Amino acid sequence: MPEHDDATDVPWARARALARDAGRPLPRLHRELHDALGHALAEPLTALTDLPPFDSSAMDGWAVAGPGPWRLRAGQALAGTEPEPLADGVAVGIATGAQLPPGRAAVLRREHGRVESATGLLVDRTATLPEPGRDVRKRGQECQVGEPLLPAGTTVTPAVLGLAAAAGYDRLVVHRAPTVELLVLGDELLDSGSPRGGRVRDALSPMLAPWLRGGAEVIGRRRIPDAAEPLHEALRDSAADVVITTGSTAAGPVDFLHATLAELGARLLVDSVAVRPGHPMLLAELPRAADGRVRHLVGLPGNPLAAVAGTVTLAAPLLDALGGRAEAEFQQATAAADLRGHPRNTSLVPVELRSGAAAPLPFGGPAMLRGLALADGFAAVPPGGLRTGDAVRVIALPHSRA
Ligand SMILES: Nc1nc2c(c(=O)[nH]1)N[C@H]1C(S)=C(S)[C@@H](COP(=O)(O)OP(=O)(O)OC[C@H]3O[C@@H](n4cnc5c(N)ncnc54)[C@H](O)[C@@H]3O)O[C@H]1N2
Ligand code: MOO
Repeated sequence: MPEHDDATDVPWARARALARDAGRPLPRLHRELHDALGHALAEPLTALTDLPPFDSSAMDGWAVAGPGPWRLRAGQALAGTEPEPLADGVAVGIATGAQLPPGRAAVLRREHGRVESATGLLVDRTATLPEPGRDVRKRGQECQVGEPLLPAGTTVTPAVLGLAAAAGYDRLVVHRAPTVELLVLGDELLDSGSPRGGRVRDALSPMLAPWLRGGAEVIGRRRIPDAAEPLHEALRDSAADVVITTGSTAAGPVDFLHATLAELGARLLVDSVAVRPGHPMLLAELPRAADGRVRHLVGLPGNPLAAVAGTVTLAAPLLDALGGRAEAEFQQATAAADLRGHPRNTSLVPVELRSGAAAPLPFGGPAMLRGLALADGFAAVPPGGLRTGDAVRVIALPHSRA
């Protein structure tokens, strides 16, 4: 079957592109700000107001008009009020953020002014005339109404929520986040305590679940026994847009994934990638959900670092595409040391980034997480490797949400 051959040992960049192309952005929806976190904007965020919306004081002090000394007007210009115009030679106390009186008012900081006890007049202790504009936040200096602030595809972070609120939004138009079910395979896995009796701790559930929550809605997470029937039922019945399995991708005696996908009539889009670690990772289109929705499966290898390689190679690009999220960009760096490569495959090496230099971390073997735990990302090392000082692309680890 030519389709199968094309899907085997896929070059790393092509595997990422295939995963991205497999997903079409999910429908758009209106979300209250507090429910929009983590979603991607479905349309650009444009300013609904000038920012700042009015000229305001950047400092506590006095608003002054014309040259001093100034007669003090009764009362204060406080934040949240609209002051009257000031006549020349008059000043009024003003708070940071308060709207300036209309006209050519300037601001004199509290520490630059003194009220003379004899005359009651305000004088400038620095003897420099406060120019109009100094210590003033001018209306529209950050943005003007209608100005584009962020492009569609931007992930709604806490900072984006703050900007959207400042710019006048109550609701945002975002894409629906893909739903994900995480199925962890392996009868040797323990959920608590120290490894014992030939068994090891499940290291993938605690790591993958928060990463997936960064770009998806995790609707289920469970362990599946190493047997064909439970895996078959779980894949057949899952309501998730994307089912993510861990383990069972290779050719071991209890590796049921390929056979189960074949039984279900799933279409393999990627069936191993020319990358180390993570070689046996796979991507398949599952039979549609009962309501007609397209469903995908990402099969991550069981070796923990290989599973993370599969997450950045296949799961993240697919989830980003479904969620309408802009493509993640590589960071450009230089190799801080020689980065050993595989003869034919891309190598993903956990690295630490310091001032633009990518230093490989020890303990980056396929079954290890010690290097990854200190890493800023994976260096994508082309076949043959790189020498110290060579340019290298670094792919960030997924965003996480607790
Ligand atoms: N004959 C071959 N054997 C293997 C090949 C191959 O091409 N031919 N590929 C190797 C590569 S590369 C990888 S990666 C692994 C992939 O294995 P599976 O995806 O089938 O995973 P398992 O066999 O279930 O487990 C492998 C390894 O990972 C541990 N594991 C599994 N799940 C977890 C978890 N949730 N937390 C921690 N550790 C986990 C498991 O105990 C095994 O040690 O296959 C190679 N073999
Ligand atoms: O390539 Mo496997 O993925 O050795 O770890």
